[in-house]
Amino acid sequence: MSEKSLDSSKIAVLGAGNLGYAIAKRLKESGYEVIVTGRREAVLESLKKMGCRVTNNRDAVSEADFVIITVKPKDLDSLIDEIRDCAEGKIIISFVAMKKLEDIRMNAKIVRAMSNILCEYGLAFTAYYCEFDDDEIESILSKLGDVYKAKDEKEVDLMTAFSGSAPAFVAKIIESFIYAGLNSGLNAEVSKKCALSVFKATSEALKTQSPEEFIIKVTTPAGTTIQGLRKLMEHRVDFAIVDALQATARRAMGS
Ligand SMILES: NC(=O)C1=CN([C@@H]2O[C@H](COP(=O)(O)OP(=O)(O)OC[C@H]3O[C@@H](n4cnc5c(N)ncnc54)[C@H](OP(=O)(O)O)[C@@H]3O)[C@@H](O)[C@H]2O)C=CC1
Ligand SMILES: O=C(O)[C@@H]1CCC=N1
Repeated sequence: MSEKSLDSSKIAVLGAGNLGYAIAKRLKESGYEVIVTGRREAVLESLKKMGCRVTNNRDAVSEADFVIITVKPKDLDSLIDEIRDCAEGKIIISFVAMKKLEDIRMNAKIVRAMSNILCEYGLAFTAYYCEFDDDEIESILSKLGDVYKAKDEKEVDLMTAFSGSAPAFVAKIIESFIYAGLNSGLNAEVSKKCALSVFKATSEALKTQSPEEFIIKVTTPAGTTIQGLRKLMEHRVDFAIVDALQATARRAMGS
């Protein structure tokens, strides 16, 4: 266990945009001292109001015990050049998709991590991989939601699809439920409310039973559900989902 207590750990989040904002907000709400950098005034102002300190990258890295990087892949190299000398010996947690440990060349302890935007609510699934031990890394990441220590770096790349991008796929499917409701004469508000309820409750139910078991319980022989399931099979929705995640994972692995 690190000698630092949770209260005394300072965490810097470099590049507060979509993900950085969510992580900084959640860590601040969890009791950490959070320092942020970025280029979006509205985001920085909002984090400042929550009690985060806003500064530049070099000051943030110099002051922090842990440094979280959430810039886009194209901005990583210049950020590394900027902070290289202040980052010596620090623990750096990179959430940058597609950038491997070997791409983050600094005299620091590097952690590869992948999470998703649901960390804002403490509901993300975060995978991480590093080649050293420090219990506080898992303790910090656990504030974002579920945590998984990956067996190798490849698993973190795969999680870019299965965790990082996946909320967009789920949102796309929920959007289709809303259009289906509209198509059948339900208003958008009711359709959305119903879809969110069904997705949430089904996730809960599947914690203790297999999808197959659950489907059979819902499906009356020659009833209504089988008609819909037949259409899903006809349109090969299962293949579409496997393909979508595979294509995403392939890009995450660098092809
Ligand atoms: N969005 C998501 O759901 C997820 C994202 N990720 C990863 O997180 C990273 C960030 O994604 P996302 O939050 O969507 O991206 P954003 O573009 O929303 O956020 C990154 C922010 O960093 C700023 N920035 C760029 N360079 C610097 C710098 N040198 N110093 C300070 N700030 C800088 C950008 O400025 P500017 O506005 O000028 O571009 C931008 O505001 C990516 O690498 C992505 O792969 C991982 C999982 C989920
Ligand atoms: O689309 C992307 O590349 C990033 C990584 C995972 C989610 N957003």
